[in-house]
Amino acid sequence: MKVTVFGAGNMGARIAEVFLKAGHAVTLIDIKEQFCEGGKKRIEGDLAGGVKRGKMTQEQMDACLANLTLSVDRQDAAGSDFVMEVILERMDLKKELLEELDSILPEDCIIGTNTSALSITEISNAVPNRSDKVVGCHFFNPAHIMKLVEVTKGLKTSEETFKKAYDIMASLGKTPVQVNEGPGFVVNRILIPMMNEAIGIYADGIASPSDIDLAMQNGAGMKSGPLHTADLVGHDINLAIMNTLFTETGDPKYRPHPLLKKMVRAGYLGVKTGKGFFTYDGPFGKEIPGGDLTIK
Ligand SMILES: NC(=O)c1ccc[n+]([C@@H]2O[C@H](COP(=O)([O-])OP(=O)(O)OC[C@H]3O[C@@H](n4cnc5c(N)ncnc54)[C@H](O)[C@@H]3O)[C@@H](O)[C@H]2O)c1
Repeated sequence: MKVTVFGAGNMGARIAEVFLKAGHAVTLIDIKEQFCEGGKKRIEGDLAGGVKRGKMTQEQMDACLANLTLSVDRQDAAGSDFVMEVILERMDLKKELLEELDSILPEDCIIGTNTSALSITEISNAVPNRSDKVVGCHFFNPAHIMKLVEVTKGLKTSEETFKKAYDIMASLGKTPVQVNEGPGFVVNRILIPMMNEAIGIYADGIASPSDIDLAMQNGAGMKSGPLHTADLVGHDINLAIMNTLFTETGDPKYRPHPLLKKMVRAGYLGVKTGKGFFTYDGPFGKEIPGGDLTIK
């Protein structure tokens, strides 16, 4: 299958990696060459780690990389069987991309979107003649490790498209779940407001980021605490999701915490910028022990 992934960032690179490992040819498209290269570096790092741990051979790694094409030209999506849209969590950008893809992609190409919380139906309106081919395929972070994919039907998604996407996700070794469209789908409607609450607990001076996470890990059985998970997701994404939950439902319980907004304005986006509620050894670096956020 020819797969094209749009967006070589945090999620897109790892989603490309998942398809490569399953033997598909992947074209990874971003807006700048350096972003494409950054994505490729992360894929190479993961694969090399796999070889080191004996999970794959050097030949298998080489075969994956030989199947990867980088591009900054949308036309290179021509001939795709499956497209994954993994660009920024902004409706305007996602719609603009799909509008252009309409004249590039073959008629039967399925368009999966990795949106965290936006309406699949609204995204599909960008391609009115093939809105039945648009489906949510919501991978989780880090996408090469996390098993879940929420396969989400918009109001116009056909049963055939849904079933194909569901089967493709299962063939990648993922655990797909069937979801009907709703803001935040299943996981993010529960998870992101929980992180927002953890931010409020920190902002109220009740506990440090480390202690909040330790409490939730040891008292609520979480593998990764809410603030560390929030750093991993990226605070720009967390804020976009809270905004979507708030505006879609009108329910004040989804109000984004002011500290979350401040973090985004400061560029403290978490692991991807090297600073969030914890500090990291540079962008995408290792956590620096004792590096809790100390400002409010
Ligand atoms: N971060 C998470 O934990 C997470 C989890 C699940 C889903 N998502 C969703 O995945 C999507 C991407 O999130 P991310 O965390 O990878 O963001 P990111 O900021 O790390 O990466 C986004 C990439 O998209 C590129 N981009 C922007 N416009 C583009 C365009 N028109 N064409 C091609 N590339 C373009 C950017 O240059 C950037 O490299 C969002 O919709 C987000 O909500 C994120």
